Amino acid sequence: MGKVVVIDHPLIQHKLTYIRDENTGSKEFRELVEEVSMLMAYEVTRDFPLQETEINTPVGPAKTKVIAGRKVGLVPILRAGLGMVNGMLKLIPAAKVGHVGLYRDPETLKPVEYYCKLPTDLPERDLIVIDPMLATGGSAVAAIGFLKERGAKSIKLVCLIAAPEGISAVQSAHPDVDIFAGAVDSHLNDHGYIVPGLGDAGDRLFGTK
Ligand SMILES: O=P(O)(O)OC[C@H]1O[C@H](OP(=O)(O)OP(=O)(O)O)[C@H](O)[C@@H]1O
Ligand SMILES: O=c1cc[nH]c(=O)[nH]1
Ligand SMILES: [Mg+2]
Repeated sequence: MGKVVVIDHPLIQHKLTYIRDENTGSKEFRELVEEVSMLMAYEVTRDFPLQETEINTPVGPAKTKVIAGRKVGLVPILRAGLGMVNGMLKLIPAAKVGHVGLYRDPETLKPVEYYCKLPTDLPERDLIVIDPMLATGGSAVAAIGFLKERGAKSIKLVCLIAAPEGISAVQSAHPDVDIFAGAVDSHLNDHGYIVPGLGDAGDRLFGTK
């Protein structure tokens, strides 16, 4: 079973408060999502292996370490996942970015696919699927399924806020996938929104309704 890591760093918890606040407008919301995503990238990459290297500092030779040739792919689930891309790229600038377009049908709550463009060397990459919200889990389960159909072998899922229902859905469909979240909230309401959550992440990022 994949692990669930709640990243409870004070900076993330502090910023999540303002992300959740209904009085936070789109500009500040976008900035905060980017900042939290950057902080989450730090934790998500914690298991990247290092290799020794030798360089010269101005004082003399030094045996030191670099990340061992990892190829990373970020895969935002459109639209809301786009809000997390730049923050993650700040810490993992060489990552390639694939896009999976999904929206959740408001009646059935099932994900509907409308776009998919992924790096061709998917099987060689450590993939990080990003989406601020893990609600029923339908979108994440489908996006991870697309990646696996195309040969992906190493996948992590990163979200700002997860519901217990979404975590269970991902764990049962994709037990090899670790989930990183800033918070795990109480439950879903009758419309499939996370309670207390933050509302509709895509609408808040892009100022739509
Ligand atoms: O876990 P689920 O129940 O599938 O819900 C989560 C999905 O819902 C939201 O996207 P939405 O459908 O609102 O599309 P958007 O990003 O274009 O707003 C969110 O960004 C996730 O992708
Ligand atoms: O709470 C939720 C659930 C799904 N999608 C969102 O943007 N927010
Ligand atoms: Mg939305």
